[in-house]
Amino acid sequence: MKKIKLDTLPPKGLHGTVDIPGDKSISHRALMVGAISEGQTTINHFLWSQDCQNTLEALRQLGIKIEANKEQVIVHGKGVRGLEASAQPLEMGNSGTTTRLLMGLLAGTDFTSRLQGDSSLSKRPMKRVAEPLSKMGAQIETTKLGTLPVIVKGSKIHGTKLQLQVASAQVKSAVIFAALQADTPMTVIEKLPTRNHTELMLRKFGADISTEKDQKTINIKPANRLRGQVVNVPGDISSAAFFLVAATIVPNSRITLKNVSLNPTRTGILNVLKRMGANFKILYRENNDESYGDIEISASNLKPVRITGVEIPALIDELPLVALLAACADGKSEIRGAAELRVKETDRISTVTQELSKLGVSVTELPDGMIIHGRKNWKTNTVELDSHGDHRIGMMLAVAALRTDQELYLNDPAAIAVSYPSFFEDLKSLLNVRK
Ligand SMILES: O=C(O)C1=C[C@@H](OP(=O)(O)O)[C@@H](O)[C@H](O)C1
Ligand SMILES: C=C(OP(=O)(O)O)C(=O)O
Repeated sequence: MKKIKLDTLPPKGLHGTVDIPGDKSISHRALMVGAISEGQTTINHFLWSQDCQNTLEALRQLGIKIEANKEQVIVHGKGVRGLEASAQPLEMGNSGTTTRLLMGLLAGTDFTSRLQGDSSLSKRPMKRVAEPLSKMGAQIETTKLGTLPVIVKGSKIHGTKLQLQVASAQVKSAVIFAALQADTPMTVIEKLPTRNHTELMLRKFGADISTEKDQKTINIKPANRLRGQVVNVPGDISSAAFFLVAATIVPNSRITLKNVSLNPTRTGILNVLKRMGANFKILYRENNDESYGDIEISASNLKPVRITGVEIPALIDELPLVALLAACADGKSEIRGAAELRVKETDRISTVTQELSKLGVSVTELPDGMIIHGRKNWKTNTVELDSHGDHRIGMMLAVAALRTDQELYLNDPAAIAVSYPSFFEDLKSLLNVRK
């Protein structure tokens, strides 16, 4: 397993501008919705990462023609019932989003599909999708443990009223995709509101889908026809978050992040940064179906924070970074209601606790979160940090290293390509600007 030397405390801080790569959630959905629409869908600023490439290749296996170059992806959609059986199993790699959304998309077809993934994905729960879909008439087999490989036997789908048991945009999106192929309308009620990219995108493509005032109840009518569109993917706030946090915790920093998604179902990290006393402003904002803008942020001292339940979905992937912010704040912080972290690429409560502890941070693991006692300087004898094969843990540790002046190495940095292949290049660009 390869390891790399991490950059440590830059005396003059981080400076410069990063144009944030495309949003992962929106890139997956643009491919899938494009595939079941009629005509051409053009995707600009698509995220070329391993996870999104898994979605692209799976759709090709399902008979969809996709032309792709670095600048643009063109999907030649075949309509709501246009997918075709794949002779080979569909390879999901490390991507939970690809797997769970495809389960919904394949539920109402007239063929059988087999979905398989890497060793991390093969441990993650899939019954949470199979169960609600089976209430709509889907036939889905998982292993006894409820994991991959999954067999989806396409069948007749009925709309019904479903209350979801987990707050998960992936589960919600699978149900919505299946509902498009149903014979009657569908209502899905979320446990807590989660990211709404599927709903926004389907509306753009012409589906009859509406969200009630509570932000948790979604009504979907079966779709006969969706029409291909141009999708401009904003930058991923989950990727921008690494630099938002880096600029905050590294003294003397001031950076600008361009083209960052500002969809309110994703901006929980900005609310937390504000409460902790971070110093940022939104320089420019474009209010679209998917809003985005530029953010300027500079270093600041931090206050501790307490995060619970309803706030979690809007910053679920940023929680390892919130733990790092807490480690730099002055006092005791608490993250609760975040048990979902245990079923990500790694058990992120456990991996964050292990790795931050190595750096000398006082972290106590809770069943659904962490208690972190932050302080200005950490004391450590560790030299080797580990991504545990989890992209977000790897990037969080690369940011944490910037707070210390010690020699540090990161094991398995390759995992980062799952969501942000140019992460180290972008980080280096902020370290190399002279001030
Ligand atoms: O729908 C999506 O695109 C995602 C939803 C979240 O997962 P859950 O739905 O499991 O919370 C998130 O962690 C993941 O990175 C992407
Ligand atoms: C959890 C993540 O992704 P997925 O569920 O798609 O693997 C993530 O990107 O942090």
